[in-house]
Amino acid sequence: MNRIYMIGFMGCGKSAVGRRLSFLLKLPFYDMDKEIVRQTGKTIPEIFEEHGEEYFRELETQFLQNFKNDHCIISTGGGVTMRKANQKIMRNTGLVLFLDAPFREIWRRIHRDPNRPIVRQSTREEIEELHKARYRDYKQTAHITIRTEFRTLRQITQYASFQVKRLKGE
Ligand SMILES: Nc1ncnc2c1ncn2[C@@H]1O[C@H](COP(=O)(O)OP(=O)(O)OP(=O)(O)O)[C@@H](O)[C@H]1O
Ligand SMILES: O=C(O)C1=C[C@@H](O)[C@@H](O)[C@H](O)C1
Ligand SMILES: [Mg+2]
Repeated sequence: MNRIYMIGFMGCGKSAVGRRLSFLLKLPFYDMDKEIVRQTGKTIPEIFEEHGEEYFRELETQFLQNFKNDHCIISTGGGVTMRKANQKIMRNTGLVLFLDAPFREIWRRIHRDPNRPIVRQSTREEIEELHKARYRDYKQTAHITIRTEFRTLRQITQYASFQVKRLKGE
């Protein structure tokens, strides 16, 4: 399959860049978190509170296994690479693009957001540890890594488009 997956930590720019890339490449855009909210009829904090994180992780895997659309851009949840099975599905069904943003910038963007159960329950130090712990999985899963520091959304999108076309041999 021919998808483009945007991966990376919360707030790294997956949705913002994914949306712009979808205009540029004329591909439909999907947000995994939003699809899960739509399918379950519950918000992400509700899913975490009522069923726990492991259940949410299972929903993510099910989404990746069952989603039928090809030729599209999918912005994933920040924890999607925690499962090896998810890493494998993404690499086997498309190009994986990691947006590597510095932690202080990520923290600035996410720390006040009430819709992020993991952030709500943790200190800055704990979230920084989580960012560190996940970093290797993002890098290993990605076909393309883009460092976002000092780059505008427009520059990141242009660079992403260039790399996608190069890897597809276009
Ligand atoms: N390179 C950038 N320059 C300036 N603003 C940016 C950049 N990347 C992202 N942003 C802004 O940071 C915020 C978070 O970005 P976005 O929502 O795209 O992240 P995300 O990875 O989709 O996060 P999540 O899915 O965890 O909510 C948005 O307001 C976005 O416009
Ligand atoms: O980083 C994470 O573990 C998460 C990121 C969000 O996109 C959501 O998928 C959820 O809040 C969990
Ligand atoms: Mg997003």
